[in-house]
Amino acid sequence: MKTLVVYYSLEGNSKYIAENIKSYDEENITLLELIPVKKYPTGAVSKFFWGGKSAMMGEKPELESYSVNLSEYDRVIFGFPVWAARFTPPLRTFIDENRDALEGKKIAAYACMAGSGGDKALSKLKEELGISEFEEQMILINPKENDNEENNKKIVAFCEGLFT
Ligand SMILES: Cc1cc2nc3c(=O)[nH]c(=O)nc-3n(C[C@H](O)[C@H](O)[C@H](O)COP(=O)(O)O)c2cc1C
Repeated sequence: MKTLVVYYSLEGNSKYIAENIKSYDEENITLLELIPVKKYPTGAVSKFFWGGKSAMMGEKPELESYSVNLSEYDRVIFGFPVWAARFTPPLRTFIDENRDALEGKKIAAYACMAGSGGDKALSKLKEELGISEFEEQMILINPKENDNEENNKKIVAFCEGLFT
């Protein structure tokens, strides 16, 4: 079964998890990083203002061109940082651009966050995709800097649920 991990990451956590997932089955898992043409700022205050506003307004930022043939994949895993208790806008653009091709795929998702809002963000992503459940889902607290047992257990359970 071929899996595509589609993710956006501003500060590396969601990317770190995408790479971790890929290490479970290098041959059958492909990563696609979404990169907005207009970058979100990373400044301590400006990132919350611009990113939060974009997420709350449900924006669909233009993405740098990407090449993917979704028909090659049975499963898509979406990964993202939680912004204002929502999934991040680049995913909205991707879903909008690939809605028909996503139809009928197995869909899983993970959210990285600092404290709260992950459940709501995952629910909103389900709504956007028009599905009632994810095949697997997980919420991780800043996993790049928290290489702890709690996060590691969640990653193992998520990957074993999907890949074994
Ligand atoms: C604009 C913005 C809004 C955020 N909103 C939330 C939030 O609602 N809840 C939360 O727990 N963390 C929030 N965070 C923190 C990130 O979700 C968290 O640090 C995540 O691990 C970052 O993932 P990344 O490194 O892949 O970008 C926010 C961060 C930014 C930049």
